Amino acid sequence: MGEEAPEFVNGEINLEGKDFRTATTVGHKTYLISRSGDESKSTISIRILDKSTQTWAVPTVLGTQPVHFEAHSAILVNENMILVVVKKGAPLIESIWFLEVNTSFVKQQSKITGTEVVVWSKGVLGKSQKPVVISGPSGVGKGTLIAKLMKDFPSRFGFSVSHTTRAPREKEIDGTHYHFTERSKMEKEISEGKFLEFAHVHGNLYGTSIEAVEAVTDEGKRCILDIDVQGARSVRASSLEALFIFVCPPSFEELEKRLRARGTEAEEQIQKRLRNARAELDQSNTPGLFDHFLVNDDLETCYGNFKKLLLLDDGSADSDDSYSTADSKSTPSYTVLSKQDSEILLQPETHDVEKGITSLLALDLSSLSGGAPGRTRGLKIQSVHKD
Ligand SMILES: Nc1nc2c(ncn2[C@@H]2O[C@H](COP(=O)(O)OP(=O)(O)O)[C@@H](O)[C@H]2O)c(=O)[nH]1
Ligand SMILES: Nc1ncnc2c1ncn2[C@@H]1O[C@H](COP(=O)(O)OP(=O)(O)O)[C@@H](O)[C@H]1O
Repeated sequence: MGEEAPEFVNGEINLEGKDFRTATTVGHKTYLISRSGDESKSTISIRILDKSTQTWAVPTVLGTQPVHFEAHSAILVNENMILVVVKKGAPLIESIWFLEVNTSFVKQQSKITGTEVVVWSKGVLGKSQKPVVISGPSGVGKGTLIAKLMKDFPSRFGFSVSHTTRAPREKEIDGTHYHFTERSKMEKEISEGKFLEFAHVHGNLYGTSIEAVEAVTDEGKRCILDIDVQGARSVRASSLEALFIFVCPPSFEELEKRLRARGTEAEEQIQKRLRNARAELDQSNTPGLFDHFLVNDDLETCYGNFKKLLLLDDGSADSDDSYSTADSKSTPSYTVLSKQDSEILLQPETHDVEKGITSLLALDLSSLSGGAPGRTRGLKIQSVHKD
C-alpha cells in the first residue's frame, strides 16, 4: 500500500530542521529529493510519487551523487531531467547537478533492473571532451598506446578501470589495470544495473561499470575505455557519446609475434586470441561503428596519429575543460529562482547578498550534451546584473 501524498507545491523547498526536501513534478510523477544529516555526512534520498495511483516508489539510484552539502534547490529542465543546485562552500560548478528521470540511459537501466531508475550526472561548464573508446585485437598495442598517453598527459586523461573475471597477470594491480572479480559477484552487479556494458571475451567476463567512467569524468578528465568490439557496439547503442577508435595490426603475422613476445598467455589462450582477432577485424568494418582506424606498425608513428585524432575531435588543443565564466571559481551559494525557455536563473543566498553579492546567474541550457553515465556538458553561465 502506498503512503498518503504530502502537501507540497512543485519546486518548493520545505525546511525541516536540518533536512531539506524538494518536490518536482515530471508528467504524472513527482520526484521528492530529500537531504538529511550534517554537511559532512549528508545523505540524499529520492522517492517517486505516482500521482495517478497515489503510490510511492523508491527508485534505483545510479551515478555518482552530490555529497557534503547543506541544502539544495531543484527545478524541472525538461521532461527528462531535473536541475539540482546544491549549497556548499565550493566553486559553483561543484554545485550543479542533474537528476535524470527519463533519458534513454534511464529507460535502458530501468529495463535491465526492472525497477524505477533515476541517475545523477554532474554539470560541466563549456565544452568538454567525449570519452574515447579504443578497441582492437589482443596484442595489437592498445594498452601500450594508452599507457603512453597517460604518461604524457596524466592530468588530461583517465583510464576506465574495467571489471574482469580473468586472473591477474604478473604485473597487474587490482584497481589499477582491472578490478579483478568473481563471476557471481559481477553478474549480480550487472543485474543491478551497475554496468554500462559487458561482454564475454576470450572465455572471461569483462565490463565497464558506470562508476568507472564517472570516477574519471568527475575528476574532469577525458575517459579512455579499452574494450572489445562487442563492448564498443554496446556503448555505441547506449547514451554515452564517445569517439570510437579501432587499432589494427600491420599484419596477422606481426600480431601473433607480439602476442607471443609479450609472454603473458599460455599457448591455448594465444590460439583463442588469434581466432578472435580475425572475427574482431571483420566486425570492425561494421558501418558506423568506429570513427577512426589506426594501424599500429611503427609505435611512435601510430602514437603520433593517435594524439592527432584526439586533438581533431574538437578542433582545439588538448586543453582542460573551458571554465569560461569568471563566476565558476567564486564560492557564493545559489538557489534556483526561475526558468524561462532554456535559461534558468539562480539567485545568491541571503547571506551572500548581505555580503554584497547581488548578481543573478543565468544558466543557459540550450547547448547541453552528454549526460549520465558521465557528465552533462555544455553549460553556460553568465552574470545578470540587476538594475
Ligand atoms: N567489453 C569489454 N571488453 C573489455 C573490457 N575490458 C577489457 N576488455 C577487452 O577484453 C579483451 C581482453 O583484454 P585483456 O584480458 O586485458 O587482454 P589483452 O587485450 O590481450 O591485453 C580486450 O579486447 C579488451 O579490450 C570491458 O570492460 N568491456
Ligand atoms: N608498434 C609496436 N611495435 C612492436 N611491438 C609493439 C608495438 N605496440 C605494442 N607492441 C608490443 O606488443 C605487445 C602487445 O601490446 P599490448 O599493448 O599489450 O596490446 P593489447 O593491449 O592490444 O593487447 C607488447 O609486448 C607491446 O610491447
